[in-house]
Amino acid sequence: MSQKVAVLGTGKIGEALLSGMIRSGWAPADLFVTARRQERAEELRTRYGVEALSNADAAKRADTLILACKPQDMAALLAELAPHVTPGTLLVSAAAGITTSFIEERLHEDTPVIRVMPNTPVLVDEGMSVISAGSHASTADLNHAEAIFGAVGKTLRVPETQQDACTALSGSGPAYFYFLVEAMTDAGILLGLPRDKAHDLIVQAAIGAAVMLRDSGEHPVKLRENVTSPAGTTINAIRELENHGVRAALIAALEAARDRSRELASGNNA
Ligand SMILES: NC(=O)C1=CN([C@@H]2O[C@H](COP(=O)(O)OP(=O)(O)OC[C@H]3O[C@@H](n4cnc5c(N)ncnc54)[C@H](O)[C@@H]3O)[C@@H](O)[C@H]2O)C=CC1
Ligand SMILES: O=C(O)[C@@H]1CCC=N1
Repeated sequence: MSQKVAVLGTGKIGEALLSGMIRSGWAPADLFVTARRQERAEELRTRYGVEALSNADAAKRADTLILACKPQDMAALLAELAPHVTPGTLLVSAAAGITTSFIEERLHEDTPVIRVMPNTPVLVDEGMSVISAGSHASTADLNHAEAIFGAVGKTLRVPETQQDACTALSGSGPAYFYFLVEAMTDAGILLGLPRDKAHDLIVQAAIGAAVMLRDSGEHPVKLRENVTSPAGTTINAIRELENHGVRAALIAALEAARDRSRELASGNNA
């Protein structure tokens, strides 16, 4: 019998995962979704040919439940699921900050739980999903979670103690690059370029740099040195970045994201 997987809370991440699983060969007949709004359930059913269920029915019928609601909605979702989750059902949470013990405590003993931190490039199959096992999850459960998230990018297993740091680096990571592109596009405009040209130039610089970082085998310092000619243009820019404390700002920013991830499981919704 095939494994049934239900995505509970099919927003940006849930839908990206669902579409990636189907693109990589999962049968829509083996996939379920749940959504709070009826129109959303209908939309997903039409778009992907999957069955839309209530959370309770998904808990009864699926072998794996992927929890893709916001961290702030997790306690309510678990309360709804708890009476219906059958023993042996695997729960996989994609919620930032929510620990496996937060989930385990709200379900009956021995429920296998896995925590995953994906990022939005799962939408284009270039995601990174960081995976950790809870107290009762087996290697087979980890392999299963890896197969699901591997459909939409790379995966990395880490001890759960590293998940908050990975959330700061990888889960939130794409946002920092978008922020830099936005800021550098503004710089292009200041220097007299039209917005669309400035945008295209910076995006292509980012793609080129990313591919070199991934494929050249060189350290980023070496790659930067290769761009930085003696008495050239780049060193003037680097001096300004250092003068403005951009390196320290990035370190502080990621530390703040890590701290917020730690806070989320405590139910701090502010
Ligand atoms: N957006 C991102 O870059 C990333 C998000 N995440 C995590 O993924 C989770 C989802 O994030 P997004 O997709 O961005 O949020 P989203 O707001 O787009 O999707 C969440 C969905 O859950 C639904 N939902 C909430 N409670 C529900 C319930 N009881 N039953 C059924 N559906 C319910 C909401 O209606 C919504 O459609 C969050 O926990 C977030 O921390 C993880 C990595 C990256
Ligand atoms: O900002 C957030 O809370 C989510 C988790 C990681 C990326 N986005």
